Amino acid sequence: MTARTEMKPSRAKGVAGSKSLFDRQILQAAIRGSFTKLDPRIQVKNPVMFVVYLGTMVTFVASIIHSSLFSWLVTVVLAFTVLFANFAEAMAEGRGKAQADTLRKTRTETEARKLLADGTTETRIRASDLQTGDLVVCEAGDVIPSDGEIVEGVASVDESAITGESAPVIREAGGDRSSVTGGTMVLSDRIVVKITATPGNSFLDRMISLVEGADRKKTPNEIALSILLVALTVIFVPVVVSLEYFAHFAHTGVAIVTLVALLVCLIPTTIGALLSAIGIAGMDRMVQKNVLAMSGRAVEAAGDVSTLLLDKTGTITFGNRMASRFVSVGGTTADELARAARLSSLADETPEGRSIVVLAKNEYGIRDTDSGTDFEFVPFSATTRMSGVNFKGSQIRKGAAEAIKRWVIEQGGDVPTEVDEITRDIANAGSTPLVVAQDQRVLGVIELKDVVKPGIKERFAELRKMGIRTVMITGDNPLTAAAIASEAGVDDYLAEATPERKLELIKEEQEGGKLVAMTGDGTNDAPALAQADVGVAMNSGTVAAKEAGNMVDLDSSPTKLIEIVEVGKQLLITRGALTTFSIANDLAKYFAIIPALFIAAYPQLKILNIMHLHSPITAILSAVIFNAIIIIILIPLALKGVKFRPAAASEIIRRNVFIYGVGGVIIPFIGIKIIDIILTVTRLY
Ligand SMILES: Nc1ncnc2c1ncn2[C@@H]1O[C@H](COP(=O)(O)OP(=O)(O)OP(=O)(O)O)[C@@H](O)[C@H]1O
Ligand SMILES: [K+]
Ligand SMILES: [Mg+2]
Repeated sequence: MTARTEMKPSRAKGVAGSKSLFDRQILQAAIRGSFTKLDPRIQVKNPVMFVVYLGTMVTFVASIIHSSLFSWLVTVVLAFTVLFANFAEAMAEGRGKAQADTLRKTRTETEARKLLADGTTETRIRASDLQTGDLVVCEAGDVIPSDGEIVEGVASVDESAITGESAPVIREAGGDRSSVTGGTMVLSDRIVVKITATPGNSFLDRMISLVEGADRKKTPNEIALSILLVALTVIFVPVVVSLEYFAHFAHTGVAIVTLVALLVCLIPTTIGALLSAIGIAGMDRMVQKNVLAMSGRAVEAAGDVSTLLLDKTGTITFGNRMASRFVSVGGTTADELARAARLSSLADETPEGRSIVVLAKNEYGIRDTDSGTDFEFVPFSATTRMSGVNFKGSQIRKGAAEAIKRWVIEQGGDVPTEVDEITRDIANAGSTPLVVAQDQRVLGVIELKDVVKPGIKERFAELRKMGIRTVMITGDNPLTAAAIASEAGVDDYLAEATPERKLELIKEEQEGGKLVAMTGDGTNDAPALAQADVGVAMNSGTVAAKEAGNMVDLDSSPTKLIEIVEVGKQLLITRGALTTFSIANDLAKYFAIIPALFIAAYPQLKILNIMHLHSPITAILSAVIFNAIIIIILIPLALKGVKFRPAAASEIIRRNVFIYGVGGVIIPFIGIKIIDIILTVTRLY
């Protein structure tokens, strides 16, 4: 069994299947949502639209007092403006809500086979009664009752309930693929899982509230933009009120309805109506890529990252480093080396450790159980870079060459020069050398083979085009690192990185406000994942890694970060484009309304009436109608995002400011004119 099943092409399909953007059920729910969102407690959260909301009430009251077709029409159009904004947000939320419903069905009540303290007796309890630290047994056909870490065994697991992907994945104790998710199903073998989730707070629970947008908060960028929009709104209120005075001087008596219409046209309603939909849709596009972003802030940061850090083993390479060869040194025989390597790996649950036991058995037929009570195993740690066993007064260690050499010298031994040659040759080939020593003596070297994932070089080239630097970080030696780095085509690499060093590197890269993204799967990646602005943990990784990051990639694909960056950039570009459009757009409405208001008093203003609108009344009506309709027209763009292709950010911004800025000025002129013609030919006015 290999881990290679986990490398799959990215799909458009998302969590628990996907629905089209304009699914009928979603549409119906969104229409309902447009009305339920009329609750003032919801409206007040969007200041720009709240002004329209209050404006509608004012014109409504005005229409009752001085009823006219004009005032009623304005009231209706303004009401629709508010409803359209609600509809945009409800549409954006729709797909997530539908997905949450599907996931809820997955969270059926399952039974857990809990292991009692003696370690062998099982009792059946409800999955919802499981506590953190409980041990449960799962065999072929069992649904894993809650999230946890495998402490014993290896199994193939069907994660389709969560990832929507039917190919089984391998989960095993010890390595960086040890975590399992509640709701997924064991297909073969038997594992013992230590529960890590507290009741009601499992991955599935969190995933449901996430796709549903239950606790969506405004991101810092969104807040900043909202403040700008509020400022633009606040500026126009006194402008419009002071017009009343001008109007008195001019003896035209501008009706309150007209003033409200003018205000609504001048404030940035287009972006005000679409802003939250754009943010929700960005999160949703992540989900469609099978990425769960824990915050909108992380999605935005992804659009701005300048450096991408990837760990080597499991991310750039397949990660199931397998012992492929024993090379003995000095007077040691190959058999002796294999025996010692095996002994030191008997309790080593990492993929490396297990593969050593397998190689010793397959190549040297060593299978006797050297069991005894005086075995003391030393587990692998990323800091010591070695593992081993103490028994019968003797010590065996295996690990990174530098670490073992230092250890042998500390024991008072010395290192034969051929060790350096052998490790260098292995490392230059991109494999990892593990040196084996017993007390003062180096016995030999184990070659661990690992393969660079195909297609990775091309993806890194794409990232470079977007101006993003890729850096590989690894605990491995510099030679292996260099060999893999050049094969994978990263821009830079850091070898012999301890967890502390990884963390430092991120902090260095972040200096000067640069944003750093990082993917990782191991417990030793956790501190770095937490420090990174975008920390993507692989779903296959350890629980610690998943808790530390702010995104989880359900596909555990190392190149997913490229798509994450694209979604982030698309979010920022879409928001920027529609903001530009919205503000440019208001300019045109200004030209439609101002001349209309004062033309009676100041006929000279006729020159401003460049649109040649039929009458002041049709001018104002056309402007408010356009103002409402443009929201509906832009909803698909807000939800799908502006088209994006890899290019430098500055180029993209220049192009979009041009398109949406110029478009934002021209389109309303045309739109308002057309509506004016329609109002005129239908003889409404
Ligand atoms: N089970 C093990 N026993 C002894 N030494 C090991 C074992 N696994 C790995 N090593 C050694 O320790 C080094 C550091 O391992 P670590 O997991 O920190 O990084 P890595 O897996 O090489 O790289 P990455 O950070 O990309 O995952 C390895 O390069 C290897 O030399
Ligand atoms: K407006
Ligand atoms: Mg590792």
